[in-house]
Amino acid sequence: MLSVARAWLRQEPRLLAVEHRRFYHAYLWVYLMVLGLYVAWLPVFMVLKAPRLAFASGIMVLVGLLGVLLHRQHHMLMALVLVLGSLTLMTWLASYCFGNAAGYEYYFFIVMAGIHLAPLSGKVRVISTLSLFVAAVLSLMVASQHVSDGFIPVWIMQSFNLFAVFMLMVTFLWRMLALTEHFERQYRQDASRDELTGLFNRRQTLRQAEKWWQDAVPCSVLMMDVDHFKQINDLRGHAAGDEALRQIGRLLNATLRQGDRAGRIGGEEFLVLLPRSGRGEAISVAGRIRSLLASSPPQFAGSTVPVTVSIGVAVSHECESLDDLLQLADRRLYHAKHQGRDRVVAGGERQQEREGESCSLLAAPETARQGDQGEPPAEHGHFADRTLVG
Ligand SMILES: Nc1nc2c(ncn2[C@@H]2O[C@H](COP(=O)(O)OP(=O)(O)OP(=O)(O)O)[C@@H](O)[C@H]2O)c(=O)[nH]1
Repeated sequence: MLSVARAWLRQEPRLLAVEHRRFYHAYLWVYLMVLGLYVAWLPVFMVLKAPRLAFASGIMVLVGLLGVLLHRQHHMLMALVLVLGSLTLMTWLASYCFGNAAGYEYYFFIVMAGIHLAPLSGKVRVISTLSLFVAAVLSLMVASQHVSDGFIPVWIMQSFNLFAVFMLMVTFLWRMLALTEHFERQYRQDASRDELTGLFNRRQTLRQAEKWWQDAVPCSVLMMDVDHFKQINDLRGHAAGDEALRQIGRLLNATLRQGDRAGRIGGEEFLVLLPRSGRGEAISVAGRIRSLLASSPPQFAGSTVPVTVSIGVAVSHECESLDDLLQLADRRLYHAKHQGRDRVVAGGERQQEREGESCSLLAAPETARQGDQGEPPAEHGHFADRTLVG
């Protein structure tokens, strides 16, 4: 029962705008605390022989409940007016009945915080603050100087109210701060991640490459593109294509070392950054990715989706700038595609350029055999070493 209520409260209303999420979660807590306060006040006012205030508390419990319901149903402004209005009224009545030394006037600060932490316009804030100030001054004017209830000394009442106000204020500020941090972290993560694969997105991957380049960290890059991906989409559906990309992302994460970075920089294009790795290491990582894809191809709806990739490898010491490095890896990827796909190219393009498009001298024997760029890869599941190094 309790867990159902908790789940119901925690679940955000649908279509809640991003900027209102913090408001929703923080105020829900505060409304629940105010509701708890009304419930606690009910017997206290009975003991203090203030049946009218106890009755008012009973009404406020219902008003508080309505406020929580409205807030949960996305009528957050209405809930705000209702809860803060009811708290102002109760504060006013209690101050009037028990005098201005019993500590009820402190609750005006909670209302003030409630007004100023809510996403209200400047005009509304100013008007609400002035109205609240007038209400507070009036309550002090009409309240008696000192009222003793006969049962509880005034200082105890004051201490209780001070404690309640402290708790409300601390909860309010703590929740606001915790939620702000939580959402900021989430937004930062959303902004740096690719939603489909969970890998870094293009911007974050390039930013990392830029950082390593500026710090003069020697680095190898793998520019990787899925072969004939359009055919996967066309033959098996977009969902199968998405799932294949997701599983490639998982495979990359599982293959790479702790400090390496893998990002999805285009539809079916990935960039892998290998800091402090030379060409040999980069080629072996690329080979590992190919062999893993061959031995454990993506699965979708109970069937295998055979996938191969072409990879261009470049090493930082080959280039003068990061742009050059990425372009070199891209050119090598292009050559890998051109030579029949499903292979790694880590050099040789200059010689190839000199020799025009005939690259038979540089290509591995399988390359020369396959040669046909338009055909989908024929030997899924069989990993052949197709690495071209200049
Ligand atoms: N399912 C899915 N498809 C995507 C996504 N992003 C891009 N694509 C598709 O990927 C396909 C890429 O096609 P092409 O650029 O022709 O490349 P290809 O078919 O892989 O051929 P080659 O790269 O030459 O081997 C297009 O059909 C895009 O619609 C995505 O996030 N999900």
